[in-house]
Amino acid sequence: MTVHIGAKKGDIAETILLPGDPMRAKYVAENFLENVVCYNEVRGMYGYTGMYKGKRVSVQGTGMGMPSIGIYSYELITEYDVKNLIRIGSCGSFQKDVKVRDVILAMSASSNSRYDHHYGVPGNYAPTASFELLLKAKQAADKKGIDTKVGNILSSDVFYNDDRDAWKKWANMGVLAVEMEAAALYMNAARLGANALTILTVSDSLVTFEETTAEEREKTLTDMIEIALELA
Ligand SMILES: O=P(O)(O)O[C@H]1O[C@H](CO)[C@@H](O)[C@H]1O
Ligand SMILES: O=c1cc[nH]c(=O)[nH]1
Repeated sequence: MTVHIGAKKGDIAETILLPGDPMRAKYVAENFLENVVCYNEVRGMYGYTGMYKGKRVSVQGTGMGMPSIGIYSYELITEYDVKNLIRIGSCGSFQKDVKVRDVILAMSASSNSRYDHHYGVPGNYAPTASFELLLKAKQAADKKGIDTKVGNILSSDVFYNDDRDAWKKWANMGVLAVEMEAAALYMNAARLGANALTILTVSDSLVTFEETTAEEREKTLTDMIEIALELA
């Protein structure tokens, strides 16, 4: 057991899917995995281990924001020997050609956070996905006929930005979309010797103000979940 995860050593698979929402973890466990065991209920941050196409895989909520995924990813890697951490999240699009329901593979994660400062690097660290996981995810998506956008995203510390137009500066730099966890996940994985990738489904657009309905979100999350599960 760790401070935030009530599992025993060995209860968690080498590869884990990490949605922000613990109810999404439950949804994945109930709809995609076989022989499922729930290993964590601490703080309602459900964690499950089961089988997908004969391979052992776990799925657990991380909560919202970098401090929260920072805690869970640290404990998963250092205490449970998790090797592959794949975030499956939602995001807001910054680009006209990145539409709601599209799937993004986050090659890198820019940030407005100061999370990187605690590592003490003498400059700015560039949080980057594992190339191996990224390549495997792209190949799995192509094989399934799922179109993906691959590129840089923004991990933001704020959902409700006081400056309503701040996102446009990131958009001008070609950043695809905004979410709130990938940069911290990539940095922890780099520091602790694990592999990480973030896969996102666009839930809303800051460009067109379009949003997905609950039903649409369920359908498109399926694409993202199936890509992530192929990485087990
Ligand atoms: O859908 P999840 O994975 O929670 O991701 C996005 O949704 C939350 C904000 O609504 C933030 O956690 C953001 O990163
Ligand atoms: O962080 C997020 C997630 C979804 N949509 C947004 O606009 N921001």
